[in-house]
Amino acid sequence: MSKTIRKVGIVGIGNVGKAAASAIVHENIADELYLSDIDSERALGEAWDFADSIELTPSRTRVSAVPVEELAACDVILVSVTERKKVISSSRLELLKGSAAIAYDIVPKLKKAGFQGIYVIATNPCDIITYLFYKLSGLPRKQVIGTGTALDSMRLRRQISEVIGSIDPRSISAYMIGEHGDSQFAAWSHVTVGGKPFDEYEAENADRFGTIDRDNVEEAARHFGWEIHKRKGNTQFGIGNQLAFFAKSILNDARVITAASAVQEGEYGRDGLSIGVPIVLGRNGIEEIIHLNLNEKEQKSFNASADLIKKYIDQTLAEHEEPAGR
Ligand SMILES: NC(=O)C1=CN([C@@H]2O[C@H](COP(=O)(O)OP(=O)(O)OC[C@H]3O[C@@H](n4cnc5c(N)ncnc54)[C@H](O)[C@@H]3O)[C@@H](O)[C@H]2O)C=CC1
Ligand SMILES: CC(=O)C(=O)O
Repeated sequence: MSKTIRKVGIVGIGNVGKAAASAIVHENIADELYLSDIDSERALGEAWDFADSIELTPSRTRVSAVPVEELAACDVILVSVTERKKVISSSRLELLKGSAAIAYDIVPKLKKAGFQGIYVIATNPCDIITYLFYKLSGLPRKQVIGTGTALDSMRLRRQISEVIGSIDPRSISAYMIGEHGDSQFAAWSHVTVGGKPFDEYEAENADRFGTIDRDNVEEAARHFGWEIHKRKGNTQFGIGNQLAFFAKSILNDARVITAASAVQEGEYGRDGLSIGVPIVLGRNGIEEIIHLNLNEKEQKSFNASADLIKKYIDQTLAEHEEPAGR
């Protein structure tokens, strides 16, 4: 009986890469898991440490450490690289120069090695780096996906769940849209609880929780990463599990709807950038971009967020252009 071997690679085996690897092994998402890091000894140590744990997991995942070019045989590559020892103080954009330099290093190597699978990118600033991977890889846009506002949307659903009380976040549909950064915003016009529009749900339950301070809820979701960061110096388990979820959804052709950073070709009136919007995620990567009919205020926020991402993309592409005459 022949069986398709599910191959997942992770490049960047730091806090996030390790959390993603752990989720993949414990959820039996891949048959073969390849770890790659510029610190190859560290990647090998991590692979051996995972090998020690396999007997106690529900999987028989073979974990090995490889040079980045060898990830080309994978179905999915999860990207969690970042400039070594870089500490950020107030914005993910502080990582742009270092992350862009890494993209310009590893993507051409993987292209040359023939990678034809799907990239899922967590590296910050996520939307800009996702677009660079798209440009440098030459892959169709559906095969280059940023985690974008997926984690922020989970944070938003949890915040809503906490203020309305007693409803599981999984029964709430709500998205953070735009940049995985300070300009993201909640698409309140499309929040539903058990299928009921949020305005209606709130009005019917006013005796229980009054009127919700939406700005407060939204800001708490937008800022939650920093609250973790200032206490432990990084965030890893939310995004590590998110990366594993993306890999699982692709390999299982789940066609699940999630927020993600997707390259736009006219959707939401934009192109030449990647930005957080709801997508259908399946075997081919981005199967569909869901177009939310945003209200006027939300569309304004979307445009501002898109303008900011585009400014940094154009700046980064210009900086890496070959000087004229060479
Ligand atoms: N999108 C999201 O929601 C989130 C994104 N992140 C981002 O994920 C990235 C990783 O974060 P951490 O794991 O905490 O960082 P880390 O510093 O712990 O790990 C980064 C790893 O990348 C490796 N690396 C550096 N250059 C490389 C290269 N050229 N080739 C291969 N490996 C290379 C380093 O050796 C290191 O092991 C950061 O950009 C971070 O901001 C983190 C949390 C949430
Ligand atoms: C670090 C980061 O991007 C986050 O936790 O949202």
